[in-house]
Amino acid sequence: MVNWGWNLTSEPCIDKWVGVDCSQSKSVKRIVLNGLDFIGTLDAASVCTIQSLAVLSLQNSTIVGGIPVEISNCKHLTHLYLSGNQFSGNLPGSLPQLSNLKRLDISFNNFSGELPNLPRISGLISFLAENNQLSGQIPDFDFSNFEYFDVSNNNFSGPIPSVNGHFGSSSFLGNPGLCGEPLSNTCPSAPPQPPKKGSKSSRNRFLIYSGYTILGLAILLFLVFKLVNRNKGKGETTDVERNGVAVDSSSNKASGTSSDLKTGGNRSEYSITSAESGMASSSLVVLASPVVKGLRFEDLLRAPAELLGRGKNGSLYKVMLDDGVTLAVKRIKDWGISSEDFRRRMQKIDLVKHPNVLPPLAYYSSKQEKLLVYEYLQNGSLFKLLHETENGQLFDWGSRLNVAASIAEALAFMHNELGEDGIAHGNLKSTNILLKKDMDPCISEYGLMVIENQDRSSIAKTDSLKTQNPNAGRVYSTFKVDIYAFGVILLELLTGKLVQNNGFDLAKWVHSVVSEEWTVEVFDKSLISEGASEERMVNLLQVALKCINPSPNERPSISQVAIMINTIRDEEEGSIISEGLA
Ligand SMILES: Nc1ncnc2c1ncn2[C@@H]1O[C@H](COP(=O)(O)OP(=O)(O)OP(=O)(O)O)[C@@H](O)[C@H]1O
Repeated sequence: MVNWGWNLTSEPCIDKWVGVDCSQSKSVKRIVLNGLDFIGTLDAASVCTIQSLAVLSLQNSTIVGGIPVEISNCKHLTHLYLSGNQFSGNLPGSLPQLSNLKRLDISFNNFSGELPNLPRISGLISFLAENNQLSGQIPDFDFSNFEYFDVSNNNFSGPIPSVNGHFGSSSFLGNPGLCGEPLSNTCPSAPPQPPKKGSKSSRNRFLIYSGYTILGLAILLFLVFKLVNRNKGKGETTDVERNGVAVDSSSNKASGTSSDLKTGGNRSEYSITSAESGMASSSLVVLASPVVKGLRFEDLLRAPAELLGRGKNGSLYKVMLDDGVTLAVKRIKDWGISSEDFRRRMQKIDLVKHPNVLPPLAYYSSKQEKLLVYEYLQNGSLFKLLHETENGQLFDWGSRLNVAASIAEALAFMHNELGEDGIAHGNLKSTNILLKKDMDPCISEYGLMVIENQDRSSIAKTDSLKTQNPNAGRVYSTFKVDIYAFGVILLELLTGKLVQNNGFDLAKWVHSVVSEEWTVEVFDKSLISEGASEERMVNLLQVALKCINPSPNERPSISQVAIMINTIRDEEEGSIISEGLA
């Protein structure tokens, strides 16, 4: 008889429990127990006390019951394989909280009910759910991200979300209520629904319209109040104006904590100069976005604002709107770009969408200043994750590699789409990599930097001298500046060290250590103790060194960088799977 070793008085890694794989630091990485005729239920509450678990594979047994909600405690899970059992019931609503999940296989079970919001897991590349009794509509997956997708032989109904040729009909067959591409039956067009008299929805609509009317009246009153105040107060200084002047960034003197700088009582600093024209409300261009539908300049002026930072590029405010939406508003003063060029630039950027790039929601331009409105992302930045929280310790190698790959891909997409227009990011750094709800990285402030700082512009100038067309030269260089900056982010991920002086200090230090052949000394200690693959860390370091080549022309394109990083990531995944299944 096999001795499983699964004895609660022993240590799974030290005492080598069967089916358990551990990292060098003796934390459990994989549990693989396939085809073992287990009978019983999945006790996720216990299993997921293992915080480091990346792979859980329990295929082809007789496990019954549901997937418990506690599965979301397995925060580092990348692979969940449960096919060929007798699982039943709904998938837990907590499943999408597994933000690191890449592969989910629940095929050949008896799961029923609707799918939870799985598209929220942005890194999911394989979803196999064939041969269950799942029902409802298929959520709006981005199929371009998927390697495998199969929901055949279930009870799904309604239109299939746009597949764009990524999967054929075999992934969807056997669901009698499904319609549309890639199946051959077209979806019937829905007849318009007449509004029901006295129904809940018309009551709601009434409330919404009354809300709008009250809001409209409030704005009108506010404007009248402003006009009256302006006329009355010529030659007089109001409290708000005094506050504004006191922290006016043109003096560049104000500094301190964000709460020190809360401005004008409930009003924001930028309102002081931005409201200089009575045309203000018509100058705010709101781009198509459900987040700030109908946003008005007045809304921004009225809302409480908190200064988050004052970078070389301008100031950033957190602005809380009445309806609970929180925005990040970047105020750039004296940007040497005409309003027309700025508008054109913003429109071009607005046309290019990538899930890992934060789109501008609205913008405003006057001669003296430009405002850019973004969604406020609560989870902070890559900088904070790496350097300002305890989480830097928990930010494991797999997650860092994913962040690197996602940013490289997003940047490659933006460079490709905006290459002809010469719009690069221009100010890429870890404070400009924000984390979405699912901790997926998101590049912010794309295209906001036209004038580089001294060090970087010297690179740009050297480059432009080499080409016939100085404009083309400058444009080209800004893209190469992005590559350098991306290389510095890779170094930050690998070393866990702070970046100063635009990364030149970190680059110098890394070069000095590597040239002494002490390469391992370079890496973040938490990566070493986690047992991250030294070979793959060195491979990523080599990509970083290519990116920070002092000669811009020698640096690879970001598409080449993305391919190199994806190869490393594939190797990492391959090793997790093969070690796990060995
Ligand atoms: N949309 C956003 N949501 C949440 N936090 C944000 C957002 N945009 C920026 N931040 C954070 O606010 C802080 C201040 O941002 P700011 O852009 O002023 O800083 P910076 O990136 O260092 O400067 P600059 O971009 O001007 O060089 C940073 O920590 C940044 O990560």
